[in-house]
Amino acid sequence: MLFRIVSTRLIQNAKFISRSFSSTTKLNAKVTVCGASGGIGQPLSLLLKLNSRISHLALYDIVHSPGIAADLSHISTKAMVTGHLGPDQLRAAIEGSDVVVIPAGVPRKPGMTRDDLFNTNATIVRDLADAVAQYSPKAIICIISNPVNSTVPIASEVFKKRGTYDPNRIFGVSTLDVELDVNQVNCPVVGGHSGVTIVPLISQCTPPVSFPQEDRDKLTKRIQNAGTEVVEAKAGAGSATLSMAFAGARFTDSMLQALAGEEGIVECAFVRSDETEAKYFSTPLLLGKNGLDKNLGLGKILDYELNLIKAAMPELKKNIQKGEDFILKG
Ligand SMILES: NC(=O)c1ccc[n+]([C@@H]2O[C@H](COP(=O)([O-])OP(=O)(O)OC[C@H]3O[C@@H](n4cnc5c(N)ncnc54)[C@H](O)[C@@H]3O)[C@@H](O)[C@H]2O)c1
Ligand SMILES: O=C(O)C[C@H](O)C(=O)O
Repeated sequence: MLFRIVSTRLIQNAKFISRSFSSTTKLNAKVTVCGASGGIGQPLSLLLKLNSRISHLALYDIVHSPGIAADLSHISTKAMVTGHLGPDQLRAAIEGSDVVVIPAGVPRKPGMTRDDLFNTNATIVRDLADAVAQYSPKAIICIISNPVNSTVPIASEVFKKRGTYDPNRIFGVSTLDVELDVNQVNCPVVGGHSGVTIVPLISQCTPPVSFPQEDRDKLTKRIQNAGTEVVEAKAGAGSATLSMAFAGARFTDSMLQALAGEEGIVECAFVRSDETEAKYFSTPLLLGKNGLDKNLGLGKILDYELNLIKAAMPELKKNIQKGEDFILKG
């Protein structure tokens, strides 16, 4: 059990690394990282600088971004790196972007829920999403900033206000919950991205695994608590950064592959959804040239997993409503 949790937070996927170093599908994408100077932003930007599908990497933050950009530009890979500091330079960072990744905002300290970050991060994500909606409305947005259950609805409402909303282009990155192991073990994790709203579908693991019910229950709770374990271990110094950077780089690479026309690219992410009674929900998604191509839905699940989804609904719906209200009534 420990193996699964440990490897969940340390995503190591040799296939991802090799495919992003030397892609066969050509794409000269501009990717913008908003929050590029942070604990996630810096290693994420480093990994993206190594991605041969990217020709322009734009780094935006309210601190230090020119320095981070100068540093990364000394790595001899294809992508040109530009640094953009503060709101006056946000437009230049975003204009012409194919993919905008957002890890901007504060992380948790021990004892906090992701929802406790709402007051600070809602405004940050609102303003960044508004810039994307104006200056690069066709870009794919990958939102890492918590609480993801609310920041994705916030971005969606901002785009609606600007008249540029396309639900197939706004993703909450829940990749960190999903990937399990170096040896290609994969388990879809559906629902949202906090506590009980994180629902691992252990019955759909590949290769298949089988557990007594008691162990299945323990493992499920441990996966739901995996982010909190890191927050506690970091003891006030933040939440997962390096594993999230890898997860974010992997999700971005999958998106770039799909945009370049590769077929069969599937990732779980938190998106506008009709799969359950929650308006936004994470499930396996087939990605395509325009972002979300087809929602692959929940598939066949156990009654135990169905009950987890039912238990997630009140909190998930509350988080979503809170995000929508922030824009609609704010
Ligand atoms: N989705 C996930 O699975 C997942 C995993 C880990 C962390 N997170 C979340 O990611 C976020 C970032 O975490 P971190 O550890 O990198 O935090 P951090 O504090 O190390 O970095 C955040 C960065 O955002 C920047 N920033 C703040 N306001 C900004 C603005 N208006 N515009 C642009 N940049 C701005 C800061 O200057 C800083 O560089 C947090 O909200 C955290 O909860 C999500
Ligand atoms: O736990 C956190 O606050 C950060 C992130 O959501 C995670 O799952 O690691």
